[in-house]
Amino acid sequence: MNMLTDAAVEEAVQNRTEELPVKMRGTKVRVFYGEKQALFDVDLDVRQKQVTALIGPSGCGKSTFLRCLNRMNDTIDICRVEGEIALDGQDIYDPKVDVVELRARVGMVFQKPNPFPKSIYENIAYGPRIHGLVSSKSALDEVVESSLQKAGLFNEVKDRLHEAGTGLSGGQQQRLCIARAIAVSPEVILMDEPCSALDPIATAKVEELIDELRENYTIVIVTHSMQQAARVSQRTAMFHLGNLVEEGPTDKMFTNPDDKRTQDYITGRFG
Ligand SMILES: Nc1ncnc2c1ncn2[C@@H]1O[C@H](COP(=O)(O)OP(=O)(O)OP(=O)(O)O)[C@@H](O)[C@H]1O
Repeated sequence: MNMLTDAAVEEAVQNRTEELPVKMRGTKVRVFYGEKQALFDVDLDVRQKQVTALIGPSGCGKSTFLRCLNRMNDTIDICRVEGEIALDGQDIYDPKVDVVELRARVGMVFQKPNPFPKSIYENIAYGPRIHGLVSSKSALDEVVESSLQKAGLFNEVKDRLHEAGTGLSGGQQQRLCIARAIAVSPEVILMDEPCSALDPIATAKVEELIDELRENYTIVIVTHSMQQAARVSQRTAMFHLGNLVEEGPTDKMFTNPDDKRTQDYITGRFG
């Protein structure tokens, strides 16, 4: 694995002069739902502190691959995952891995905002509390505030932290869910069509937020919107019928892809 010092990573993030190190690596990933195979030998690297977009027509396996990255597929009884997925070089499917801890390191934001039916404060405080990340009420208050700040939501909710999270607008709820993921200090954030339930203004805010978050987090996003992939990602991976068609810098994927299926998909010929 390509190891760089923090300073070198910082420089590469700023200048994009060299390839960033690999944060997660999928090797020959195969996924089955019962008898049906949904992914075929997918090899895909996710680079540190970049946004990787997963695109492709409906049913091609984008969400399935995303869910492999924090073992969310474990929650689906009939689902079986083969191959290897590594986080910082460590196999996350190793039986010794604590899945709860893994999902704190690799957080997830879903298509439909899903705040807990509790206060805004409690939505954020829950994770740090169960993971034992804070030792006092004041430390917890700080985590809640800084997570909401990082999610660009603090100013909008600071006077009603003890009101229900479900009372917020859809876009605010989605930023609350992002704040909830951030609160446990993840390294990677997975987003499964995070804007599909949002209006254009709320979508723009979440996209802006994703762009800011990539300074500190590695992000993988599934999206049906080509415009969104082009706006927020630095790398794009194209899936088709359970196969990874190609992967590369987003600029290249959208202007000069190697594979005709990518060209056809991004120009709206299928999907
Ligand atoms: N829980 C499940 N049980 C059975 N089959 C499933 C399940 N989830 C997904 N599949 C199947 O796996 C394949 C890939 O689905 P997946 O949801 O990963 O695709 P996708 O590219 O994310 O699609 P979409 O863009 O429509 O969300 C599809 O054929 C789908 O029907």
